[in-house]
Amino acid sequence: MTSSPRTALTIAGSDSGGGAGIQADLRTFFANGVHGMVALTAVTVQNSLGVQGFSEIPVDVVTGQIKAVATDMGVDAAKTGMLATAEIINAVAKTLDEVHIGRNRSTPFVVDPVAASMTGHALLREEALEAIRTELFPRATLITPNLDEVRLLTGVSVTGPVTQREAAEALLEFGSAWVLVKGGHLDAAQDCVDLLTDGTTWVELSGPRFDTRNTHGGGDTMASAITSSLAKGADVPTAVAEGKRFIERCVAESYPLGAGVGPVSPFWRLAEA
Ligand SMILES: Nc1ncnc2c1ncn2[C@@H]1O[C@H](COP(=O)(O)OP(=O)(O)OP(=O)(O)O)[C@@H](O)[C@H]1O
Ligand SMILES: Cc1ncc(CO)c(N)n1
Repeated sequence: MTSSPRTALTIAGSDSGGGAGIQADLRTFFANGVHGMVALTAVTVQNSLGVQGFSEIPVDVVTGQIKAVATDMGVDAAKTGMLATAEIINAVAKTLDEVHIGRNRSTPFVVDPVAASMTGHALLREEALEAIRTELFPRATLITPNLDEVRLLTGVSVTGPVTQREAAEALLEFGSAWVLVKGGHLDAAQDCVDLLTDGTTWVELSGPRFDTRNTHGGGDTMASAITSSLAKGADVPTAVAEGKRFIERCVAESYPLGAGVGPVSPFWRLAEA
């Protein structure tokens, strides 16, 4: 009999194009040797050109999925992606407490505060932003906003290292243990620098910027790679460093698909296995 792998749960939406959302999360968990589980929150109608619409899953079905896997199979780490509405966010927060997932609980919890697709289409109803701040961030081990989400959440426009630090400090006020301010959307001429902090430790994760437009699913892939490492027992700085190395390679090997933005790719992991 073989031993069971560690487990990770994604609470997120489906991308019909397969590049982002739960599809990106599950293949990232797989590529990192972790058994992936899902609480589906919404179904998007989406391709490389953008999101044409979405429909959310009934709240009791979302929370039912979380309880079903947590009480039977066990969750070593969890993450959120698209949550769609304040109603879903509030119910998810309450359910996570019940199954002991979150920063003051036994299970690490990563919040990727997905607000819009990279093509600018809303994936979160407007009133839900406040629920992310007040219900999810205080429960999070780590939050991973991109620069657009940072602006929506804090009002800070990040243009370089000074404002990136300012934004991280503002985000910590919402109560997560750690904050990762991703720099993927910074000046195209510069390296990709992400900033990680818990208010005491400050880590700059710097890497080359690859010249590609095919970065669909990059944020989801990075957050699930971090969640995979946390599920395997890594501490937050180690998990984020591993996530950064993983996403870098996935961006380097991304491919065109459709007439718009193609997906980042974890296929290289298969070749290495
Ligand atoms: N062109 C690139 N080359 C190398 N690394 C990149 C590139 N673009 C983004 N990254 C890295 O990918 C990770 C995700 O960052 P980004 O800020 O793009 O997230 P995001 O906007 O949430 O992603 P998404 O495109 O899924 O919305 C970060 O570590 C960032 O530094
Ligand atoms: C379902 C879904 N989740 C997240 C994102 C953000 O990448 C997306 N485009 N679609």
